[in-house]
Amino acid sequence: MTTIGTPLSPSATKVMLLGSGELGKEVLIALQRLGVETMAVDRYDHAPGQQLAHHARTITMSDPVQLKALIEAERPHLVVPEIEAIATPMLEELEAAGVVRVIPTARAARLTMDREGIRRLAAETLGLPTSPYKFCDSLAELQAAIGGGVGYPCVVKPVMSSSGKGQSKIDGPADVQKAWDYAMAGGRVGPGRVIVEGFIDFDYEITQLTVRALGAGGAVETHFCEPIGHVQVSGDYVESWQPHRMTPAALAESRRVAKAVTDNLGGQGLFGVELFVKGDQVWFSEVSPRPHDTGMVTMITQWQNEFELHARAILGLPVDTTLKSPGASAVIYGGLDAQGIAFDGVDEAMRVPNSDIRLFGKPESFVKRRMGVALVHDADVEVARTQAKRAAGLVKPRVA
Ligand SMILES: Nc1ncnc2c1ncn2[C@@H]1O[C@H](COP(=O)(O)OP(=O)(O)OP(=O)(O)O)[C@@H](O)[C@H]1O
Ligand SMILES: NCC(=O)N[C@@H]1O[C@H](COP(=O)([O-])[O-])[C@@H](O)[C@H]1O
Ligand SMILES: [Mg+2]
Repeated sequence: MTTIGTPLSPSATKVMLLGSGELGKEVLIALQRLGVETMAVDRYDHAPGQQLAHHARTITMSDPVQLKALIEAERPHLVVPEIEAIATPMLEELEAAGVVRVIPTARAARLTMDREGIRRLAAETLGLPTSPYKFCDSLAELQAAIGGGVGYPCVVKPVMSSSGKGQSKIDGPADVQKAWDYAMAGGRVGPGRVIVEGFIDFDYEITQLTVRALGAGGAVETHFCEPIGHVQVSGDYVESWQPHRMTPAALAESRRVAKAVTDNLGGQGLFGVELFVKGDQVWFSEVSPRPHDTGMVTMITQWQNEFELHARAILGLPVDTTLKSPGASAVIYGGLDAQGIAFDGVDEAMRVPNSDIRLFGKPESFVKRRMGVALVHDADVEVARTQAKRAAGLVKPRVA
């Protein structure tokens, strides 16, 4: 049985988000609608989720000492990681000591914190199909890995990074040094380790949102959303749509892979399983044990969007992954480096039929920082894609 208390009272159900960007902001909104007391934690002040949570804290989440001190002082019922770069071994310690429950589990947060834990689990433990790969600690090791079997073309990524930061494709020997230097500059924290992966010449890629939620009998059940297609530029998502048409065999294989990975990670919550597809062949790429950026499209396509599904699943509530309408999302970038920018044309963007606009409220803009998203629903996914890109383009960021 799930019981929810009253926020800001002794009975409160308290949830702490570690990371409070655009994805965490929507999880916080979903939790607040259910009467949960929320705390938003991030590395900088006025992060999107901090602007609306009951409480806001700014710490270095990759520092185990700071993380432990905060969790012990606040004693939330649930800790919900929203980014990778967290001191996850400390979360495992606190979970093992019975101090807190981590979503979906502290082990899942640790395994997905860098590319090595999850890749070795998927490929070596679970035997799932992935690109060929090697982990390297130096330029010499990278050259040896490519020469020793990974081959060209290949992709180099810092083991700890997201949204394509530090990632580049290598087409031949002339690109290797540049890719290594770029990865060293782009990693979020930690040592200079990279993964080099053989390049998969896929037909398309999808995110298979997968929810582990309690059923009526109290056992965890797995629910799948319709597949989300997306386009990435330099490793970062620029548009997504749902549903993405797939052959029955490719869809079945995608869900087999998604279930194998999420069963192993365990716990309750929503996962974004990233898959490459060519014909009926499917490769596992990576998984977020939390809502996924490409899944922002579900804010306009599902009765319960991915953030509501996550909130419900972690609280032990029932979920419904039914599609409401096909639709699409397109990213609104900052386009400039400045603090406190303004967005012109939001009205024009919203005049695009069946559209909606979300501005995340990030205090500082960078040229390639994601500042908002345009959403469009339409019975025809291709129309939705075109219109979402049009709506995103009508929003004009400028210095205020
Ligand atoms: N081995 C590969 N072969 C072909 N394309 C790849 C490969 N690895 C990555 N990509 C492309 O780069 C994109 C980003 O890669 P990946 O998901 O590993 O990076 P990321 O930094 O974790 O991104 P995010 O945090 O947004 O998920 C993929 O969605 C895909 O388009
Ligand atoms: N692919 C991962 C992803 O989309 N994560 C989302 O981006 C935020 C960081 O944005 P920032 O880099 O602009 O601060 C994170 O907090 C999360 O919401
Ligand atoms: Mg990815």
